Amino acid sequence: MTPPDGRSGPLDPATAAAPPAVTAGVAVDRRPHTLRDHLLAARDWLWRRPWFTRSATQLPVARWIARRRARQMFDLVAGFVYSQVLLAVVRLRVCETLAAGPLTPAALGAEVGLSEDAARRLLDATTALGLTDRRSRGRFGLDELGSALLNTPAVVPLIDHHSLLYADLADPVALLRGESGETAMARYWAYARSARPAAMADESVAPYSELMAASQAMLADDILAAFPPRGVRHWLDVGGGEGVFAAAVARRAPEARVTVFDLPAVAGRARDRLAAAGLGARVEAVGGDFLTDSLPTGADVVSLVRVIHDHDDAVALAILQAARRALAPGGCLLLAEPMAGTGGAEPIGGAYFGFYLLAMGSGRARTPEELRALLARAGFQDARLRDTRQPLVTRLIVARPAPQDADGTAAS
Ligand SMILES: C[S@@+](CC[C@H](N)C(=O)[O-])C[C@H]1O[C@@H](n2cnc3c(N)ncnc32)[C@H](O)[C@@H]1O
Repeated sequence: MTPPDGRSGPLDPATAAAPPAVTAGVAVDRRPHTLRDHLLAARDWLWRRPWFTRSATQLPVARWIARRRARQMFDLVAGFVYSQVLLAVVRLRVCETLAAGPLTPAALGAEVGLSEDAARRLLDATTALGLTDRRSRGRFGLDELGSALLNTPAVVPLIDHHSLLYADLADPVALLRGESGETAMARYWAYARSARPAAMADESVAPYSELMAASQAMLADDILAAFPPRGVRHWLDVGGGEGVFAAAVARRAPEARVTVFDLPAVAGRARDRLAAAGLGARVEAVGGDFLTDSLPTGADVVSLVRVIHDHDDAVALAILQAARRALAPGGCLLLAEPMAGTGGAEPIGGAYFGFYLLAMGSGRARTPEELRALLARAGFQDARLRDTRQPLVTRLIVARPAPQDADGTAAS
């Protein structure tokens, strides 16, 4: 059972029975403990036997499973290539160019600055990926994904900024070991590593603030459909960027006072944007650092949209505690962000956000249970999860402040 290189694998019965050992100061225990561990160990053992894989492919069901697994494996290998095809589509404005109707590779190439051969190669790739499809006379038109991309222009800058992430991921092991030095993502999301984020100038906050403002429009509708701002008197959006979400609240709740709180340079941008939207008198933008400055108090809803997942636990806890202090009696907290473990979107929380936020330098996607635990530590109770129309992109938790003892700690 021992592999030729002399290392024993977890399924080696000798290893499985071996007592726990210690490697580099860390306890190593490979033994199965639960019934599930045993079943999975048996499955792993079977799939690693060449005779089993060979005979499995003779049976129709097993053949289907084996083919599906091969495809999954190939997609893991090729995922980066697919992303780069998409980046080329965005940078060359392929969808915009095909919007008026199908084109031959030569005609598309002439429009976007590619040779006929290169355009054909790109179109073969985009067709295989569902962005374009084949039409008559050797032409290519937009397929469903291509049309979706065209109809969601806010996704385009989101896709484009991924080139920074891909550069940081060039050596994923160095990134995991913390040996990458300053990453492009950390430079982009300058607040993530800044000791004094409130001192950041406009040029440091502008790129990420514009990106957030462009993509927020897609989220605000979904969030406010799941949590309509009915009867709200004062809504405070903390870390609210350029005020796109606050503006959406103000439009739906004309009687409400709305405040957006963000770093001073971002709040300045929010003021300009709100004034341009004719909401300058209704929505106030307050600048400050939510870790060192007091938040405006007395709001009956405090929202944190795509804020908590940016931060490690200690900082996330401090933000939630500040939000709790800002709430009026009877008010509630609205936390909206993509969450780990979301059914059907597991790779997004687990793999994508895990590595995105690692490259950025802080934070992680949390499961609803982990968020509930943080909320409880911050003095909230009754935390309820609400799904949105697109739980893959964002889910909501609504929580109420727990009663506090006279000294301000949560009552037990
Ligand atoms: C990921 S963005 C989300 C923006 C907005 N809520 C949205 O969903 O579009 C996080 C926001 O938190 C703000 N932020 C980060 N650190 C902050 C701090 N210490 N004090 C106040 N705001 C901060 C950033 O400037 C940024 O606007």
